[in-house]
Amino acid sequence: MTAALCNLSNMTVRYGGRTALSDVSLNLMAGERLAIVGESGSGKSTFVRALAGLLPRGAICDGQVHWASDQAPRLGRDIGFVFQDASASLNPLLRIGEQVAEGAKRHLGLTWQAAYDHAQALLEQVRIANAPAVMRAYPHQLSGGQRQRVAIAAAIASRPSILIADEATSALDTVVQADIVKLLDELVSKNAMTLLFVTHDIALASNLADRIAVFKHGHLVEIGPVADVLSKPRSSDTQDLIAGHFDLTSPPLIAEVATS
Ligand SMILES: Nc1ncnc2c1ncn2[C@@H]1O[C@H](COP(=O)(O)OP(=O)(O)OP(=O)(O)O)[C@@H](O)[C@H]1O
Repeated sequence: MTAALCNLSNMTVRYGGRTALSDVSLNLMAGERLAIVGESGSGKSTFVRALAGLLPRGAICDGQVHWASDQAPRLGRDIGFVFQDASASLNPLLRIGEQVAEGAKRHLGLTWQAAYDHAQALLEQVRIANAPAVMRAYPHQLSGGQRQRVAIAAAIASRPSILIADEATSALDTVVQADIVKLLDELVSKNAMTLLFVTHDIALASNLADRIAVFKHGHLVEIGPVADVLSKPRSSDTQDLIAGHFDLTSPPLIAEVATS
C-alpha cells in the first residue's frame, strides 16, 4: 500500500427524495484491499457504484472525487466490476468465450483470435476446469460458482487496476464462497490490483481485506485496518456487526488478527 489512488470528500447520493449515502469521505490507497461492510440498505452498493460511475439514471451524486491519475479510471477498462448475480451480468445468448474475449478485444486492442486465446487463459486463471469446452458453453450450462468465476474473468479481461466485487460471493454456498474469496485474493495479488470488496459479512471481509469501512444508514461510521476494527471497534455499529458474528467474538481469533 503506497499512495492515495483516490480522494473522496463529502460524497452524498440521493435517489429521488431518499438519501442513500451521506457525506462520505475517505482515501482509497493504491494496491489496498478495502472491504465495505454494513447491514442491508446501509449504502454499500451505492458507494461503489458511485465510485465506478454506475449509478442509475436519476440518482444525484454530490461531493468531490479526486483521482491521482490524470484521467478518471473508466469502467470496463480500468475498473472491473463483479456483481452479486453473475446471471445478470452475463449475456444468456452469447457463448462464454465471446463474452470474456469481448472486453479484451475492445480495451486491449487485440485481434479476435488473440482476445479469444486471452479469454481461455483467463478461464484457466480463474480455475475453470476444461476451459476450452466452457469457452463454447452458454451461461445457463454452468453452475452458479462457475458463472461467478466467468464473471470475474470477464471483469479482469481488460487488465483493470481496480476490481470491485459487490457481494460477489453472497449468492454462493459457503464452500464455493470460500473458493471464490481465495481466487480473488490470488488474482488481486498476482495482478497488483486495488480491491473493493462489498459484503455484509464482516468475517469474510476480515479474511481478505487490509482495511474495513463500516457503513450504517448511508454514513461511513468507521474505517481502519482489519486488526484495529476487529479488536478495538470505535463505533457501536461495528461492535454490533462483530457481536452478530460468533466466530469473530471468540478471543483466539481476535488475538490472532490483532497480532498479524
Ligand atoms: N435505484 C434505487 N432507487 C431508489 N432507492 C435505491 C436504489 N438503490 C438503492 N436504493 C436505496 O438506497 C439505500 C442504500 O441501498 P444500497 O443498495 O446502496 O445498500 P446496500 O448496503 O448495498 O444494501 P444490500 O446489502 O441490501 O445490497 C437503500 O435504502 C435502498 O433502498
